[in-house]
Amino acid sequence: MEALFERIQCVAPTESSVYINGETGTGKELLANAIHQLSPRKDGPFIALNCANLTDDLAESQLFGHTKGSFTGATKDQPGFLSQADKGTLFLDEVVDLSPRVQSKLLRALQEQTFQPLGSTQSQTFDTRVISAAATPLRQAVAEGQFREDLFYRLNVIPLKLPPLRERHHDKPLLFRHFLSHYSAQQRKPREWLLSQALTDWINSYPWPGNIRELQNVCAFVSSCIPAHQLSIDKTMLPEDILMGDQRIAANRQASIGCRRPADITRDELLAVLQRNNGNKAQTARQLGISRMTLYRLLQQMEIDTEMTA
Ligand SMILES: Nc1ncnc2c1ncn2[C@@H]1O[C@H](COP(=O)(O)OP(=O)(O)OP(=O)(O)O)[C@@H](O)[C@H]1O
Repeated sequence: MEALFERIQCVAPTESSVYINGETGTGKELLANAIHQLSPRKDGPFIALNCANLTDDLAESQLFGHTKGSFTGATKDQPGFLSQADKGTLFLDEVVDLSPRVQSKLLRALQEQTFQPLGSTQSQTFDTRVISAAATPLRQAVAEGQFREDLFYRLNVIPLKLPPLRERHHDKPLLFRHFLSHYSAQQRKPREWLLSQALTDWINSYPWPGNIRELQNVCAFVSSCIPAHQLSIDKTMLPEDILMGDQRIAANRQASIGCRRPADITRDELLAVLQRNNGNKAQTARQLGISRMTLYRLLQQMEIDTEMTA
């Protein structure tokens, strides 16, 4: 992440288009805003438009604006985001979802620095930096025929990649503490917590499919559940659906262990599990995911004296 922060220091002052690729909740909009704040345009507006699930008419109207009477319900002239973000930055989230028709209009607008609002014959100029983003790498969207190649070259001048939270090992505990402290302060609760080892391990190993947004929600939940004077937090305070998901993962892990072939079990492993269970064969077999009969056979083959391991 440090390399990324260094990169945006260099990228921000330029006028180049930036494309941010990252899963949902990784902080694409936050990063786009940071680039805007570090740019000479910082005193201008930062406007975000989510391009997912927009009909063509709505996308065009949002981008380029419309005049009164240009379609049913257009009761007044409405400027589009391209001109509302004049002297500032327009952030187009999920840009790959724009239809070919809207992509071609956007391309023309960016090439000519002018556009016509819906229902108007008058061209408008604009001075807006475009930062766009999506969960798909833009080059891949082009290869799959979903995105125009010429627009790709306009938008992808500086490509940035935001890694998913599960790969940001250093950030996970820091962000957890940051959000916990943030929400606790809001509720006038203590801001420094002792996190149990089980909770810390869970924070580090959970895959965080919703990325930072999910982590933020978990912290909001946990902080709302902690009694005002409690100073330590354990895994049991996590939301129930997450704990149940965790149990499912554990059950799957157990099931996959259950599928192990006895031939994969080494003598050292068997000895370690046996010792951990004080020689208890039923428990050892269960933990190794094999039947008791198989355990007896392995003990015999490996010439292990169970009396010695008890
Ligand atoms: N580094 C960070 N530090 C603190 N908060 C962060 C950080 N990155 C993201 N967030 C927070 O996580 C949430 C999700 O961020 P953001 O909306 O920027 O993600 P996104 O990738 O644009 O999501 P989506 O693709 O779903 O729109 C926001 O509440 C944001 O403030």
